Amino acid sequence: MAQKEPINVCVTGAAGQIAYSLLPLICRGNVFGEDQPVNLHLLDITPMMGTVNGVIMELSDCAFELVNKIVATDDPMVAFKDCDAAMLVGAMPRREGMLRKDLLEKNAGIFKVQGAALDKVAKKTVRVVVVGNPANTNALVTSEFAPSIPKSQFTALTHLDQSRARAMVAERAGVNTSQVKNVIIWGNHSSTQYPDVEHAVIVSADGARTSVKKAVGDEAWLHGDFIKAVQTRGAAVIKARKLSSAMSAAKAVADHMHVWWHGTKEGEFTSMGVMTDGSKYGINAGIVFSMPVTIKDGVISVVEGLEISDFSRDKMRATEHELQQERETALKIVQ
Ligand SMILES: NC(=O)c1ccc[n+]([C@@H]2O[C@H](COP(=O)([O-])OP(=O)(O)OC[C@H]3O[C@@H](n4cnc5c(N)ncnc54)[C@H](O)[C@@H]3O)[C@@H](O)[C@H]2O)c1
Repeated sequence: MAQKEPINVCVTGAAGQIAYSLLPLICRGNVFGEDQPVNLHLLDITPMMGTVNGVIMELSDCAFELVNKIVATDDPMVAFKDCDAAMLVGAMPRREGMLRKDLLEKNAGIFKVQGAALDKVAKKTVRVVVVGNPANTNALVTSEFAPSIPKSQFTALTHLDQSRARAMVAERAGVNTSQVKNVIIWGNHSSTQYPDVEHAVIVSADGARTSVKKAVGDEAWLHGDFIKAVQTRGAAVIKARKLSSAMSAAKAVADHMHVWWHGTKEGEFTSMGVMTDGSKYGINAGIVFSMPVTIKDGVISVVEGLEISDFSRDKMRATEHELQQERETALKIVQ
């Protein structure tokens, strides 16, 4: 029997498809550790509570050892009560013909309410990852309405983009995905994101490191089709599956929170959307921009001093520009 005190973990959008793949990872110990019991707080909207109850029936039937208690609710004030970790997956989905601006409009209101609830009832140390799209700007709105919680506690998911980029590089170089390290996702979780392999390496079994540039040996591909393929991978999955990425998104959320909980390995970094302060890589303050980070004892630090080529600089500017526009639109909506 596990010995540690349970932690409170909130998953929003609990009736949705990402949550369906994410909850077993949490309950098996793949996120917070195999000796860490959890109290699950499951939030969804009122019409979905029947489905949430079905999910709870299945969780119960899984007989997970680490699950101490499950709370199902449609009230963010209940869901975020004393939370140690919050995975904000639930959002209004993008429907056909909907512009990104319309999506922003629908979701800014949701994340305003959730930010205010986190502010009132969550632990001040709560670690928040926003998954629901547009994830970066939703994270910004959430933190704006939770002023008593440090900005460093709010992140946006770009780990899925990072995993996609690593997998594509691995396939091209003929190695296992796990050997590809230090791929960076800069900027927005959108088609302007910049997957950057200029600092990425392939690590062989004996620890030798080869730059991805050298291992792949095709700069035209790395600067062209590769970037495009990562940027549009979500759409490609929808086309093939007739549903958006869920298993891979859930795995990425789990990995994002796992690395936040347990730290990055020596010599490695990971990417996540973090609040900018204007002092890193010339990116303006006040947006949630994906950056390379290291993590120790739960503290996220942006990797500093990486050389940025002119090619990279241009790509970073484009995604920064989009995030600044999203910020303006979202903050106007919620004022
Ligand atoms: N950042 C990323 O890498 C990434 C990757 C994949 C998907 N996503 C996004 O994640 C989100 C969830 O995807 P999904 O496939 O699970 O969608 P889904 O439609 O299957 O589930 C979403 C759930 O959220 C719920 N919801 C809506 N409004 C809510 C609110 N105010 N509070 C609580 N719950 C609410 C819905 O009722 C639904 O059960 C979408 O916005 C999707 O675009 C992000």
